Amino acid sequence: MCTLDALLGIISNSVKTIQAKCKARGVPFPSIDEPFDPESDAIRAEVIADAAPAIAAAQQLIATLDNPGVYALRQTFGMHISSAIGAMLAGNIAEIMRESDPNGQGMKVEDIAKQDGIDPVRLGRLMRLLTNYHIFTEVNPGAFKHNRISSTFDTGKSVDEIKKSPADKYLNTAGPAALFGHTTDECFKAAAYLSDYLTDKGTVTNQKPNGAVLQRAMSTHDTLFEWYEQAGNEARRKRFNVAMRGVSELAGPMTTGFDWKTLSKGGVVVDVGGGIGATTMRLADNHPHLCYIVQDRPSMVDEGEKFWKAERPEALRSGLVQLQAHDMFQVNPVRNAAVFLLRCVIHDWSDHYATTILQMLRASATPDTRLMIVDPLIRYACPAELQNTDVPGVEWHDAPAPLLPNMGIAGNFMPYHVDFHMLTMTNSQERTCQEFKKLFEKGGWKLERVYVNPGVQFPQLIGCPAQETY
Ligand SMILES: C[S@@+](CC[C@H](N)C(=O)[O-])C[C@H]1O[C@@H](n2cnc3c(N)ncnc32)[C@H](O)[C@@H]1O
Repeated sequence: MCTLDALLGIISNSVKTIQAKCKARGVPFPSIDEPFDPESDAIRAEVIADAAPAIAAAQQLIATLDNPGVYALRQTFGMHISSAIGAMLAGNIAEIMRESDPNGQGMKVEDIAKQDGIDPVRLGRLMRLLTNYHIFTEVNPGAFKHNRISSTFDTGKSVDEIKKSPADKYLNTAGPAALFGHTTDECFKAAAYLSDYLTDKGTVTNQKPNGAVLQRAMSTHDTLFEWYEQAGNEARRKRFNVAMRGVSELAGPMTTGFDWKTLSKGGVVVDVGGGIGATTMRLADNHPHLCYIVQDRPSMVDEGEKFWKAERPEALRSGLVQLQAHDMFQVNPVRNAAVFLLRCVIHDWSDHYATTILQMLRASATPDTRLMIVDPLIRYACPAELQNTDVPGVEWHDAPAPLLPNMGIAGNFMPYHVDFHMLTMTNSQERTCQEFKKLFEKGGWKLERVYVNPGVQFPQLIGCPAQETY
């Protein structure tokens, strides 16, 4: 069968399956023309696996049908999308439109501009670019309305509240908008220097956390986390903390995989580099039989206290959750941990530093302590049979031909992008299963198994203390 027919067949089968499931549930598939709301979007989670082949095939169809040079140019123009989104977030456009155009009639750029301070002609150009990528709809010349995708940039806060305290714009919000802000601001600015960095003899083999692309872009010698604490970066630091919550929203929560119920009552879960404790909050809500300690840098503990006092004051008062300042490059003070959890932490550090972190935890582990690393896992883009390992839980499968074996952008796509985030911001990386196995060993742990959970971008890698060190 010719490639075009095969791709068309995959799309057609996927769409038919999705429509049949919607019909059986008596709900329509969510329209892109309406703003996002969790209720109408609920069906998407049920058909996510059916949608993936269609998304992969549609992308491949575009790449196949498009003039190769035009396709390549479209990719290189991607920075204009990022910068337009960054400006749109800085101007609070999503919130202004939700408040001032509640019925989705369309709002003139002049009226939006009165509230956001961006020149209306430039604003119109910015929004028109985005409409071509299905973000906003232009209903009349120069008048725009929200659609499902544009509304995900909305924090849900009032424009007045944001203007009163711009540095707090993202505080106590669900997180995706903060993640988009973080990505299109400091990450985007740093990424512009990647090619200089990779080809500069001075940095070509640099592995230091304060020697990443970010430092070149921002003219600093501080690591990312030190840089966030610099005067003038308060809003970015606060946004980053909420962005990490947004990662959970978009990457999928930790509700499947490792069975937390198997841990004894009162078992201590130490969330190492836990940020404000967004991951712990979900765990504590679902597994109140455990105790939780969220460890991070001292400044983060202060932020965490505000977060918990606003959202779960009782958890702090009752001692269900403690916040603790601790440097993860020192031996961990908790000697009875049931689990040392590191979510999106090890990927912040190149191998030398990541090994030290694991060794410091190993020094405090009991024989029963488990290490849980929750990080993206890189699958090679080649066929599964060339990369499967003996680690239980890691068994890759290939998408049907002619799709890319890993389904490309429709599969577990986040790891490949987050890998570049890490390279740019912290001089580190995402890892393959083989790379993790070696890292566990160097840190004094044995990689026991991996939970790759459907619909969740970041698997859980479980380790036990390596026997020989007792
Ligand atoms: C990418 S964030 C992940 C936060 C959290 N685990 C989550 O998934 O939401 C990495 C965290 O590591 C913390 N961190 C960086 N250096 C640290 C250190 N030396 N000791 C303890 N925490 C550190 C940062 O402050 C930040 O909160």
